[in-house]
Amino acid sequence: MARILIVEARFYDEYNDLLIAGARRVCEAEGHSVEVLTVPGALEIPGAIALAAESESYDAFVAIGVVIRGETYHFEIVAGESARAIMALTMDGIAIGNGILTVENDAQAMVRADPEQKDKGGESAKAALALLALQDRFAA
Ligand SMILES: Nc1c(NC[C@H](O)[C@H](O)[C@H](O)CO)[nH]c(=O)[nH]c1=O
Ligand SMILES: CC(=O)[C@@H](O)COP(=O)(O)O
Repeated sequence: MARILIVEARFYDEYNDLLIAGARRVCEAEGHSVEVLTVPGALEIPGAIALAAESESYDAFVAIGVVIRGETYHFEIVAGESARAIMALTMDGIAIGNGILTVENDAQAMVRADPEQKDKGGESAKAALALLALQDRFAA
């Protein structure tokens, strides 16, 4: 059994609930434990994962959030920098699946958050578990 930490940026409750449900479904179907940690926004997710990873209390992480484009350049910063920082953590050997939606509008968010549609929460959990399996394979 692996210990999975979902780190969510709770900007949009409805979408996050769906994304987390999808991620939980995947992890619990394989018998893994799941905890959820909430941070203010997507830009805080990488730092929270880094801190949690240092505690050595978790085996893999799923980043969950929704970034919807507004009027300013801030979308590019939040979307791009959260993804870049998460990628940097994975390159340091931390198993992370990135389930942060970066979309243009609510309709796009719903389709991707819904576990019965594109299920990006479940897909990001699968990615985290895949990296964890690689850790086990290469550590052996
Ligand atoms: N606009 C969205 C944000 N913005 C907040 C930032 O992520 C960050 O919390 C703030 O800049 C303070 O450091 N976050 C989201 O997750 N989604 C958004 O749509
Ligand atoms: C993704 C964002 O930062 C967005 O929610 C903020 O909207 P705005 O660019 O109109 O301030």
